[in-house]
Parts: sequence; structure tokens; C-alpha cells
Amino acid sequence: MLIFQNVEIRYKSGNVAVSNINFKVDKGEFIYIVGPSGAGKSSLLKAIFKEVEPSKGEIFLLDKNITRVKRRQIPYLRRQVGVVFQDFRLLEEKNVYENVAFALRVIGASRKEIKTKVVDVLETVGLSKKLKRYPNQLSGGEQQRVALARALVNKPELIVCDEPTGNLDPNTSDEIMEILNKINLRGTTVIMATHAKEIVNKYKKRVIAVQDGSIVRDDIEGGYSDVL
Ligand SMILES: Nc1ncnc2c1ncn2[C@@H]1O[C@H](COP(=O)(O)OP(=O)(O)OP(=O)(O)O)[C@@H](O)[C@H]1O
Repeated sequence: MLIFQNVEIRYKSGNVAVSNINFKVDKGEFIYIVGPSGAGKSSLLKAIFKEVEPSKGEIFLLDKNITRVKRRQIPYLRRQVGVVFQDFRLLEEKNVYENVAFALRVIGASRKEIKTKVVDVLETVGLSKKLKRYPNQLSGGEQQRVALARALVNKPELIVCDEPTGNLDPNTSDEIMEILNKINLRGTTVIMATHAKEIVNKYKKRVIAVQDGSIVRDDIEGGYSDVL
């Protein structure tokens, strides 16, 4: 469902974040991208939802070469990929329901469809009782669950998470991992960049390790290697 072929990402500054990146992700996989700060993890993820463009190589998502996608098609592509960040990025002036509904409103869903889908996804992340709360009335873990709900409400094939537990304590991180596992078991592919050694070693998945802009390891059910 996702293929990186000889991908290089060079920023305008001339900085080459990653080069010669090759990997393939099958539908339904759960993959960690690990590596030290500055290794290129975020850059790889950003290329999937086209926040950055590869300077070399090709990326295929769901059989489509997204390196060739026109700018006006990007919003459509982004509907197929849910994205979650370390810092939640919720709309502070909107409540939980509205934060999630917003993702559907912008694509013109009907009020009825929005209600059904938002209620359903908030149930999945365990926030059915907090629909009217504003982000500043929620814990960090709850805010991240809202962000997850927002990323999932369009039922994307793939969810990309950049350090989703980076601002959370271990127990709350476990709750987020349980949700990610649950949605993965339902068929959504998950790619997650993380520094969290405990998580990578506890919930064993495929691990792609990146160092200095290159893939140095790609292990099925790998742990967090001591060299990273
Ligand atoms: N917008 C940018 N312009 C120039 N260089 C950038 C930009 N964004 C990232 N870089 C550089 O690209 C390299 C990879 O950065 P990236 O953010 O992808 O690493 P990372 O592994 O996600 O790091 P971290 O774990 O700290 O988030 C670094 O050298 C970084 O300084």
C-alpha cells in the first residue's frame, strides 16, 4: 500500500534529510520508525502526506504515484491518510465534537453523516462522555485521543503518527497504543515515528531504524536496538 523507491529529501537550505530510502508497507501492517533526533523520521512521514516533496525517487500510496500528484489533488490524498502529531494540534476554540466534526465538514459531509461518524469514532477512542469539553479542559492523553479520532473519522487506509506519545506519561502512552492496536486490528495500516524505547519493546512490531538519513535496519518484530 506504500512504497518508497530511492527517495531523497533535500530541503531548500540544501540540507539532505534522507537519501536512498527504500521500503514497502503492506496493508494492515504496524510499523515503527525509530532513530536518533535529526535522523530523518519526520521528513519521511511528511513525504507521505506531502508536506515535503522528495527531491529524488518515487513514493506510491495505494497504487498511485504521489510524487506525480498535482497540487489541487493533495486534499483528496490527505483524506486517505490520517495524521497525528506529538503536540495534538487541536482547535482550542472548538469542543471535542467540533474538533472531530470539522474534518468531515470541510469535505462537505451532511449533518446526519457527521453526527453518526463523530459519535462512532469518539466511542472508539473512549471519549463519548466528553463531547462538549474544550481542549484546555482535557488531559494530554485525552487531547491525543481527540486528535486520533479526528485522524480516523474519514476512515483512512493509513494513519501516520509522529511521536504520538512524546508528550505523555507511560500509562497514558499505553492507552494511546491500545487504541492504535485496536484500529490496526480493524485493518488500518499504522506508521509511527517514535523515540519511546519502552513502547517499541513492549508492543513488538516491524521496526525501521533510520540513522543519518539512511535506513540502517528493517526488522519484523524488532525491538529498539541499543545502538539507537
Ligand atoms: N524545514 C527544514 N529545512 C531544513 N532542514 C530541515 C528541515 N526540517 C528538517 N531538517 C533537517 O533534516 C534532518 C532530518 O530532520 P527530521 O526532522 O526529519 O528528523 P527526526 O528524525 O524526525 O528528528 P526528531 O526525532 O528530532 O524529530 C535534520 O538534519 C534536520 O535539521
